[in-house]
Amino acid sequence: MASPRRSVEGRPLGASVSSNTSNPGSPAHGGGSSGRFEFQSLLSSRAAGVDPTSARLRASESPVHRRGSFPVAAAGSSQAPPPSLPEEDRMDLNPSFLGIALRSLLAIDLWLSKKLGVCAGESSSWGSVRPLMKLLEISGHGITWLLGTLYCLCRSDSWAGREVLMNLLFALLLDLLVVALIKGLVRRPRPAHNQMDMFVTLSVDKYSFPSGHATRASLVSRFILKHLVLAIPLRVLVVLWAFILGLSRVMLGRHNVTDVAFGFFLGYMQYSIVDYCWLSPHNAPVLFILWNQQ
Ligand SMILES: CC(C)=CCC/C(C)=C/CC/C(C)=C/COP(=O)(O)O
Repeated sequence: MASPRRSVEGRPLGASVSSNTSNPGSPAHGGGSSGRFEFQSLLSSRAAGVDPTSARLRASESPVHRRGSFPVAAAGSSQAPPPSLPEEDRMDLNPSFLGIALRSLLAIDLWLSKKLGVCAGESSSWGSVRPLMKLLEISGHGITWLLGTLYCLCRSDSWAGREVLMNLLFALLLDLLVVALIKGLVRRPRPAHNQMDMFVTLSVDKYSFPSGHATRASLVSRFILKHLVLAIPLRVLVVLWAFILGLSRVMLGRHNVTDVAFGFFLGYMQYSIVDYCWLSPHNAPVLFILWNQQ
Protein backbone atom coordinates (compact mmCIF):
# COMPACT_ATOMS: atom_id res chain seq x y z
CA MET A 1 0.00 0.00 0.00
CA ALA A 2 1.23 3.49 -0.82
CA SER A 3 0.48 5.13 2.47
CA PRO A 4 0.67 8.92 2.75
CA ARG A 5 3.94 8.55 4.59
CA ARG A 6 5.52 6.64 1.74
CA SER A 7 4.71 9.37 -0.73
CA VAL A 8 6.49 11.89 1.49
CA GLU A 9 9.79 10.12 1.84
CA GLY A 10 13.01 10.62 -0.11
CA ARG A 11 15.30 12.98 -1.84
CA PRO A 12 12.95 15.21 -3.81
CA LEU A 13 11.84 17.17 -0.76
CA GLY A 14 14.51 19.90 -1.03
CA ALA A 15 14.00 20.25 -4.77
CA SER A 16 10.27 20.50 -4.39
CA VAL A 17 10.55 23.14 -1.71
CA SER A 18 12.52 25.40 -4.02
CA SER A 19 10.29 24.72 -7.00
CA ASN A 20 7.29 25.48 -4.86
CA THR A 21 8.75 28.78 -3.85
CA SER A 22 9.83 29.85 -7.29
CA ASN A 23 6.83 28.60 -9.21
CA PRO A 24 3.73 28.10 -7.12
CA GLY A 25 1.65 27.31 -10.15
CA SER A 26 3.82 24.46 -11.35
CA PRO A 27 2.71 20.84 -11.16
CA ALA A 28 5.37 20.24 -8.53
CA HIS A 29 3.44 22.61 -6.35
CA GLY A 30 1.07 19.77 -5.82
CA GLY A 31 -1.82 21.00 -7.91
CA GLY A 32 -1.22 19.27 -11.24
CA SER A 33 -1.78 15.65 -12.02
CA SER A 34 1.76 15.29 -13.43
CA GLY A 35 3.44 16.86 -10.40
CA ARG A 36 6.74 15.67 -9.00
CA PHE A 37 5.23 14.25 -5.83
CA GLU A 38 2.68 12.29 -7.73
CA PHE A 39 5.44 10.96 -9.93
CA GLN A 40 7.33 9.95 -6.83
CA SER A 41 4.31 8.34 -5.27
CA LEU A 42 3.56 6.45 -8.47
CA LEU A 43 7.12 5.19 -8.57
CA SER A 44 7.05 4.05 -4.98
CA SER A 45 3.65 2.44 -5.35
CA ARG A 46 4.77 0.59 -8.47
CA ALA A 47 7.78 -0.65 -6.61
CA ALA A 48 5.45 -1.88 -3.87
CA GLY A 49 3.09 -3.51 -6.40
CA VAL A 50 0.17 -1.15 -5.76
CA ASP A 51 -2.40 0.08 -8.28
CA PRO A 52 -1.09 3.50 -9.44
CA THR A 53 -4.56 5.12 -9.60
CA SER A 54 -5.45 4.31 -6.03
CA ALA A 55 -1.94 5.29 -5.00
CA ARG A 56 -2.45 8.67 -6.66
CA LEU A 57 -5.71 9.18 -4.84
CA ARG A 58 -4.03 8.38 -1.56
CA ALA A 59 -1.07 10.60 -2.39
CA SER A 60 -3.41 13.53 -2.86
CA GLU A 61 -4.53 13.02 0.73
CA SER A 62 -1.00 12.95 2.06
CA PRO A 63 0.25 15.75 4.31
CA VAL A 64 2.96 16.74 1.84
CA HIS A 65 0.72 16.56 -1.18
CA ARG A 66 -1.28 19.27 0.54
CA ARG A 67 1.75 21.30 -0.38
CA GLY A 68 0.14 24.68 0.07
CA SER A 69 0.35 23.94 3.76
CA PHE A 70 4.16 23.57 3.71
CA PRO A 71 5.66 26.60 5.48
CA VAL A 72 7.93 27.67 2.58
CA ALA A 73 5.18 27.50 0.02
CA ALA A 74 2.71 29.18 2.34
CA ALA A 75 5.00 32.12 3.09
CA GLY A 76 3.42 35.27 1.76
CA SER A 77 0.26 33.48 0.65
CA SER A 78 -3.19 33.97 2.07
CA GLN A 79 -3.68 30.27 2.74
CA ALA A 80 -4.67 29.00 6.15
CA PRO A 81 -1.82 28.05 8.55
CA PRO A 82 -0.57 24.49 8.06
CA PRO A 83 -2.07 21.67 10.07
CA SER A 84 0.79 20.20 12.08
CA LEU A 85 2.27 17.00 10.67
CA PRO A 86 2.11 13.78 12.62
CA GLU A 87 5.30 13.12 14.60
CA GLU A 88 6.50 10.29 12.35
CA ASP A 89 6.29 12.46 9.21
CA ARG A 90 8.30 15.24 10.81
CA MET A 91 11.01 12.72 11.57
CA ASP A 92 11.07 11.68 7.92
CA LEU A 93 11.37 15.22 6.63
CA ASN A 94 14.40 16.30 8.66
CA PRO A 95 16.87 13.64 7.45
CA SER A 96 16.21 14.62 3.86
CA PHE A 97 17.51 18.12 4.61
CA LEU A 98 20.54 16.54 6.21
CA GLY A 99 20.83 14.33 3.13
CA ILE A 100 20.85 17.37 0.87
CA ALA A 101 23.49 19.06 3.02
CA LEU A 102 25.66 15.92 2.95
CA ARG A 103 25.24 15.53 -0.80
CA SER A 104 26.28 19.15 -1.32
CA LEU A 105 29.32 18.69 0.92
CA LEU A 106 30.31 15.58 -1.03
CA ALA A 107 29.91 17.39 -4.35
CA ILE A 108 32.16 20.22 -3.13
CA ASP A 109 34.59 17.62 -1.77
CA LEU A 110 34.86 15.81 -5.12
CA TRP A 111 35.19 19.03 -7.06
CA LEU A 112 37.87 20.48 -4.74
CA SER A 113 39.80 17.19 -4.55
CA LYS A 114 39.91 16.93 -8.34
CA LYS A 115 41.10 20.54 -8.58
CA LEU A 116 43.83 19.95 -5.97
CA GLY A 117 44.96 16.66 -7.47
CA VAL A 118 47.68 18.41 -9.46
CA CYS A 119 50.29 15.65 -9.01
CA ALA A 120 47.96 12.74 -9.70
CA GLY A 121 50.00 11.70 -12.75
CA GLU A 122 53.30 12.48 -14.45
CA SER A 123 51.41 14.47 -17.07
CA SER A 124 49.41 16.47 -14.49
CA SER A 125 50.05 20.21 -14.18
CA TRP A 126 52.40 19.67 -11.21
CA GLY A 127 53.56 16.22 -12.32
CA SER A 128 57.21 17.19 -11.90
CA VAL A 129 56.86 17.40 -8.07
CA ARG A 130 55.25 13.96 -7.88
CA PRO A 131 58.53 12.27 -6.80
CA LEU A 132 58.78 14.73 -3.89
CA MET A 133 55.19 13.97 -2.87
CA LYS A 134 55.95 10.25 -2.98
CA LEU A 135 58.94 10.83 -0.71
CA LEU A 136 56.58 12.56 1.73
CA GLU A 137 54.27 9.57 1.40
CA ILE A 138 57.07 7.27 2.57
CA SER A 139 57.84 9.63 5.48
CA GLY A 140 54.31 8.99 6.80
CA HIS A 141 54.01 5.34 5.85
CA GLY A 142 53.07 2.75 8.49
CA ILE A 143 56.13 0.58 7.75
CA THR A 144 58.52 3.55 8.13
CA TRP A 145 57.08 4.44 11.52
CA LEU A 146 56.79 0.88 12.81
CA LEU A 147 60.35 -0.05 11.82
CA GLY A 148 61.70 3.29 13.07
CA THR A 149 60.01 2.89 16.46
CA LEU A 150 61.16 -0.73 16.82
CA TYR A 151 64.72 0.29 15.95
CA CYS A 152 64.71 3.10 18.54
CA LEU A 153 63.18 0.74 21.11
CA CYS A 154 66.06 -1.70 20.59
CA ARG A 155 68.61 1.08 20.87
CA SER A 156 67.05 2.80 23.88
CA ASP A 157 68.93 2.34 27.13
CA SER A 158 66.65 4.24 29.52
CA TRP A 159 63.39 3.14 31.13
CA ALA A 160 61.77 6.48 30.36
CA GLY A 161 62.73 6.27 26.69
CA ARG A 162 61.47 2.71 26.42
CA GLU A 163 58.17 3.65 28.02
CA VAL A 164 57.58 6.45 25.51
CA LEU A 165 58.57 4.28 22.55
CA MET A 166 56.44 1.37 23.75
CA ASN A 167 53.45 3.72 23.81
CA LEU A 168 54.31 5.07 20.37
CA LEU A 169 54.34 1.48 19.09
CA PHE A 170 50.96 0.88 20.73
CA ALA A 171 49.64 4.11 19.15
CA LEU A 172 50.82 3.09 15.68
CA LEU A 173 49.26 -0.37 15.93
CA LEU A 174 46.00 1.07 17.28
CA ASP A 175 45.95 3.53 14.38
CA LEU A 176 46.47 0.78 11.78
CA LEU A 177 43.64 -1.23 13.33
CA VAL A 178 41.16 1.65 13.60
CA VAL A 179 41.85 2.92 10.07
CA ALA A 180 41.55 -0.60 8.61
CA LEU A 181 38.23 -1.11 10.43
CA ILE A 182 36.77 2.20 9.22
CA LYS A 183 38.05 1.72 5.67
CA GLY A 184 36.50 -1.75 5.60
CA LEU A 185 33.19 -0.44 6.93
CA VAL A 186 32.87 2.73 4.81
CA ARG A 187 34.43 1.31 1.61
CA ARG A 188 34.75 4.65 -0.11
CA PRO A 189 36.71 4.14 -3.32
CA ARG A 190 39.81 6.20 -3.95
CA PRO A 191 39.41 9.12 -6.38
CA ALA A 192 39.14 8.07 -10.01
CA HIS A 193 42.27 10.07 -10.92
CA ASN A 194 44.45 8.17 -8.41
CA GLN A 195 47.17 5.84 -9.74
CA MET A 196 47.43 2.88 -7.37
CA ASP A 197 51.23 2.85 -7.28
CA MET A 198 51.69 3.07 -3.50
CA PHE A 199 54.55 1.52 -1.57
CA VAL A 200 53.36 -1.60 0.41
CA THR A 201 49.63 -1.54 1.08
CA LEU A 202 47.13 -3.67 2.98
CA SER A 203 44.02 -4.98 1.23
CA VAL A 204 41.80 -2.28 2.80
CA ASP A 205 44.05 0.39 1.33
CA LYS A 206 42.11 0.22 -1.89
CA TYR A 207 39.59 2.32 0.07
CA SER A 208 40.15 5.95 0.79
CA PHE A 209 38.19 7.00 3.91
CA PRO A 210 39.90 7.95 6.17
CA SER A 211 43.45 8.71 5.05
CA GLY A 212 45.83 6.50 7.04
CA HIS A 213 48.67 8.93 6.39
CA ALA A 214 46.62 11.81 7.78
CA THR A 215 45.63 9.89 10.95
CA ARG A 216 49.26 8.88 11.48
CA ALA A 217 50.54 12.40 10.81
CA SER A 218 48.26 13.98 13.37
CA LEU A 219 48.65 11.16 15.94
CA VAL A 220 52.44 11.07 15.70
CA SER A 221 52.91 14.83 15.64
CA ARG A 222 50.70 15.26 18.72
CA PHE A 223 52.63 12.45 20.38
CA ILE A 224 56.01 14.02 19.55
CA LEU A 225 54.96 17.49 20.66
CA LYS A 226 53.82 16.06 24.00
CA HIS A 227 56.71 13.71 24.76
CA LEU A 228 59.81 15.15 23.12
CA VAL A 229 61.48 18.31 24.30
CA LEU A 230 62.05 20.21 21.06
CA ALA A 231 63.08 23.74 20.18
CA ILE A 232 60.27 25.90 18.78
CA PRO A 233 61.49 25.73 15.14
CA LEU A 234 61.46 21.95 15.32
CA ARG A 235 57.97 21.94 16.82
CA VAL A 236 56.80 24.13 13.93
CA LEU A 237 58.48 21.73 11.51
CA VAL A 238 56.59 18.78 13.01
CA VAL A 239 53.24 20.53 12.55
CA LEU A 240 54.18 21.62 9.02
CA TRP A 241 55.20 18.07 8.13
CA ALA A 242 51.81 16.75 9.26
CA PHE A 243 49.93 19.44 7.35
CA ILE A 244 51.95 19.07 4.12
CA LEU A 245 51.70 15.28 4.30
CA GLY A 246 47.90 15.58 4.48
CA LEU A 247 47.82 18.05 1.60
CA SER A 248 50.13 15.83 -0.47
CA ARG A 249 47.58 12.98 -0.20
CA VAL A 250 45.04 15.11 -2.08
CA MET A 251 47.64 16.51 -4.50
CA LEU A 252 48.77 12.97 -5.38
CA GLY A 253 45.12 12.12 -6.06
CA ARG A 254 45.18 9.42 -3.35
CA HIS A 255 42.38 11.02 -1.34
CA ASN A 256 39.49 13.42 -1.28
CA VAL A 257 39.73 16.41 1.05
CA THR A 258 37.21 14.93 3.51
CA ASP A 259 39.30 11.72 3.86
CA VAL A 260 42.25 13.81 4.99
CA ALA A 261 40.23 16.19 7.17
CA PHE A 262 38.59 13.28 8.99
CA GLY A 263 41.97 11.54 9.17
CA PHE A 264 43.48 14.51 11.00
CA PHE A 265 40.56 14.56 13.42
CA LEU A 266 40.73 10.80 14.01
CA GLY A 267 44.49 10.84 14.62
CA TYR A 268 44.07 13.69 17.09
CA MET A 269 41.39 11.74 18.98
CA GLN A 270 43.44 8.55 18.90
CA TYR A 271 46.22 10.31 20.74
CA SER A 272 43.75 11.08 23.53
CA ILE A 273 43.01 7.34 23.80
CA VAL A 274 46.73 6.51 23.91
CA ASP A 275 47.29 9.15 26.56
CA TYR A 276 44.37 7.81 28.60
CA CYS A 277 45.58 4.19 28.36
CA TRP A 278 49.27 5.12 28.80
CA LEU A 279 51.29 1.95 29.29
CA SER A 280 53.81 2.06 32.13
CA PRO A 281 55.79 -0.45 34.21
CA HIS A 282 53.03 0.03 36.83
CA ASN A 283 49.95 -0.83 34.75
CA ALA A 284 51.60 -3.15 32.19
CA PRO A 285 54.62 -4.65 34.01
CA VAL A 286 54.59 -7.84 31.89
CA LEU A 287 55.17 -5.86 28.70
CA PHE A 288 58.20 -4.08 30.11
CA ILE A 289 59.71 -7.15 31.75
CA LEU A 290 59.32 -9.14 28.53
CA TRP A 291 60.94 -6.39 26.50
CA ASN A 292 63.87 -6.13 28.93
CA GLN A 293 64.55 -9.82 28.55
CA GLN A 294 65.08 -9.39 24.81
C1 LIG B 1 51.85 -4.71 11.42
C2 LIG B 1 51.20 -4.31 10.15
C3 LIG B 1 49.84 -4.81 9.87
C4 LIG B 1 51.84 -3.49 9.31
C5 LIG B 1 51.29 -3.01 8.03
C6 LIG B 1 51.92 -1.72 7.67
C7 LIG B 1 51.29 -1.21 6.41
C8 LIG B 1 51.50 -1.95 5.15
C9 LIG B 1 50.54 -0.12 6.45
C10 LIG B 1 49.85 0.49 5.27
C11 LIG B 1 50.08 1.95 5.28
C12 LIG B 1 49.32 2.59 4.15
C13 LIG B 1 49.78 2.36 2.79
C14 LIG B 1 48.24 3.31 4.44
C15 LIG B 1 47.41 3.98 3.42
O1 LIG B 1 47.45 5.34 3.67
P1 LIG B 1 46.39 6.29 2.99
O2 LIG B 1 46.75 7.67 3.44
O3 LIG B 1 46.54 6.13 1.52
O4 LIG B 1 45.04 5.85 3.49
